[in-house]
Amino acid sequence: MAAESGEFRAPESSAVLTLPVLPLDDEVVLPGMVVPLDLSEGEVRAAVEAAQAAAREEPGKPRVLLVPRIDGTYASTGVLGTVEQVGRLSDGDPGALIRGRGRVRIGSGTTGPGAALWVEGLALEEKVPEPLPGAVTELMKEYKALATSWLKDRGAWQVVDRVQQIDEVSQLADNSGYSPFLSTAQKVELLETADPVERLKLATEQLRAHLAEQEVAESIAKDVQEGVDKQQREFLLRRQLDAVRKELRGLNGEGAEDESDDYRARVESADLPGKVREAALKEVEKLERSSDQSPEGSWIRTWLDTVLELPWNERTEDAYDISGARAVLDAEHAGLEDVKERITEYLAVRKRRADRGFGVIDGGKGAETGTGGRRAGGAVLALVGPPGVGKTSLGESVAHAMGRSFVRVALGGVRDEAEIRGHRRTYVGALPGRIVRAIKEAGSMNPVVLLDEVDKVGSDFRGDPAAALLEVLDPAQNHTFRDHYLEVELDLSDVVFLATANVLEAIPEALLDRMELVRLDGYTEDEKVVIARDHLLPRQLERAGLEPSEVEIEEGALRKLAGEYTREAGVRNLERSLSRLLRKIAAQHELGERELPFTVADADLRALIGRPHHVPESAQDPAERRTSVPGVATGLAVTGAGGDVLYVEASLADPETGAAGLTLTGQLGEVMKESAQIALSFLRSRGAELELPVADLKERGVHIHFPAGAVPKDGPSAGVTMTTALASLLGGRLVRTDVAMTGEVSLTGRVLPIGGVKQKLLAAHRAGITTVVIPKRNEADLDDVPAEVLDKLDVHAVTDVRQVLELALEPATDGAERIPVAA
Ligand SMILES: Nc1ncnc2c1ncn2[C@@H]1O[C@H](COP(=O)(O)OP(=O)(O)OP(=O)(O)O)[C@@H](O)[C@H]1O
Repeated sequence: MAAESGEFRAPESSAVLTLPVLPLDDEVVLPGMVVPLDLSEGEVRAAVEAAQAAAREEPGKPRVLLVPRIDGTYASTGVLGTVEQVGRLSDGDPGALIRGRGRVRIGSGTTGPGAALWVEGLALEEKVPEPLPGAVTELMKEYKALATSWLKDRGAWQVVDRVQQIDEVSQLADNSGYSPFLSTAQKVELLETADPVERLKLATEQLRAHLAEQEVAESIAKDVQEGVDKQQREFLLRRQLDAVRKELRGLNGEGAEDESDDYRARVESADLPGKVREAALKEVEKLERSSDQSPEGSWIRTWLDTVLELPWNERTEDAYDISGARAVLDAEHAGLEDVKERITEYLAVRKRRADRGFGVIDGGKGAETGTGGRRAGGAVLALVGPPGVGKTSLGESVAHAMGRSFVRVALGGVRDEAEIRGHRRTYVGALPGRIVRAIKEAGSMNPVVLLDEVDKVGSDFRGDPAAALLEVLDPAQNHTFRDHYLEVELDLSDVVFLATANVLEAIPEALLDRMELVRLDGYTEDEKVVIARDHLLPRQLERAGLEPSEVEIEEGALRKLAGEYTREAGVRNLERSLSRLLRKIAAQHELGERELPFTVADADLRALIGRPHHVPESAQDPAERRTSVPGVATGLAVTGAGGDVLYVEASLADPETGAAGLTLTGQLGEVMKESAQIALSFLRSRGAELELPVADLKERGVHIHFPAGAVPKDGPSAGVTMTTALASLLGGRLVRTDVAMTGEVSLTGRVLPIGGVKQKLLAAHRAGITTVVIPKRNEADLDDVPAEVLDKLDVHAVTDVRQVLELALEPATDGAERIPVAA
């Protein structure tokens, strides 16, 4: 393949040549190549004969122009070829041996002897820089190395030698014309690239690409082969392993099935989604490879157990009979009309959405996956209210009403994200998170899950559980919930989430945004009596092993239990008192001290469970009352336990012994401290109008205290109470015992609206208060207060703190110490 182009090209470079065209169909001859051509081909023969005829006129070998032709189109460049020999080809056909000489740019057509097509062409110069730049030498080396590696693989050692000996750039590049892997188009590209260095670059590129392609193809082929080998080997090894295991079991006298086989069979027969099965089988394989004692084995078994226990394709059928659902709610809870109504609406909306195919409700997979908007029935219902008002048990009723299973997830005190989302499996003692555990416990993929006490999740360095909860509640994300431990996706889109909280303000903002709030503010005494009679008593009788016919409790006794033995918004302590009472009766009966049946009257309570703890302030001996000295006023507040009455005490320090200024105690929050400042400033500026000796405030320190100091308090709603306590102190007038108040006070004495009116009024009523002062702008909230409570309260809606003082302060009693000295 060594070319002899040099001697020929030089004299003719840049010269115009007139030559007969020899078309090459799907074939390319580059300078330096020697090729045999079949003369039985008409066009080939015509060209060779024409060349021979012309050669008779002038010295030298007959010359043709070899031009590649693809799909009938000629390339723009051809190669000058000399006819070296004419004779017979190996198959006996007439043929000619032609040598490619140099590139010729094809020009216009012309005439000549014979039947061939004649053209004029311009012989192209091979311009190689002299001396060769280093980069070109490097390129040549690279080309040679690549060509050698390709040729060696095919055992073409002689060709390797020849290629290594070529020291001319263009010759080396044209050597590629022999490459069987290049397409005709690629070869034409080489032909048409006149610049030798560019051509060599192109040839190197082509060669490199081919080698890379080849490498990939080879590695695929190898992988396929290896895969087959590996499968065979694995099959054999497994057979051997089985044999060894059998042998071992025989030795140990065990007949039990092999454990991993067991897992394999369990996974194979379990009803798992495809991806889960895949993941589980992978783990089974790992288990099979691990030794019985390895800790990894035990992790894998725990994981597999968890996966196998999850109810992947279990779904309960929803009961969508709305009136039936309402009946269930009514049967299980007394009162709570508005709450039940709200829940019924929620269920009805879910049903309608399900009927219209808007949401995944009854197991239909792949319906709505959260493309905007909330799914089925809207947001998560959050039941907010004080302890013991039945939030948890209502959640359970919702599940009964829908015919779904129910699980409660206690979130109180959860600070670690992993509690929700699980620990990674690499973690020692890793467990799935509470959501996964809840689903497992529920035994179906569409239970009602009650997230209890969402207001008590915290966050710290271990991540933010609220963020994980958000993902759980987000319809756009929860169909592919990923637990860190489980690692496979879990579809939570069919789960009905409910939440409970005591304090609205403590629910993390982002979660609150997803929730629709249903408030349970607490019960009136009448409601408590009904709940006790219809729900708590039957349950507690059963627990005490008593028949309903054996013990009856009169309504008066129930009322007393609710009013004097307990003081709470809910009924939890009431239920406890009942249980205590019934236990006592059961014990007495067993000891032969009491005959059954027995009817408990209110007068019996004292003997059975002792004295009541909560006697109303108004029922106390006047001298014992909290408000029996000036400077004490009764306020109303809302705490985590519902509404409550609280007493505000104020005192003035003796100028001789106490420092001036304001002292506040009782674990007050910032807002409450500010509202104490405001109360004081108001009295300083307007006290004189009220005929109060405000000059004293200048020299004497003021101390305001909120008893029950261990409970943190905050909010502006004690403004009126503090102002009243201070005014009572300065004016030496007592505050009426039967009056309680709530409201924010501005610097000018306006009374501004506050929250929690219903809870506060319920609390006032419980505590035996008869007159309540509220801000005028809260009047509308009275609609929420049960009528039986309103009937018993004298409610005054006021706009100015002076009205409060007028209502709440007793007339000054003669002889009373006007300004008591601090205790
Ligand atoms: N309206 C009601 N009718 C019947 N029973 C009720 C009613 N309200 C509460 N109960 C009963 O009172 C008890 C306490 O209720 P539950 O535990 O649901 O309260 P909770 O509001 O969830 O309290 P916490 O905030 O402490 O979790 C339960 O036994 C419940 O059945």
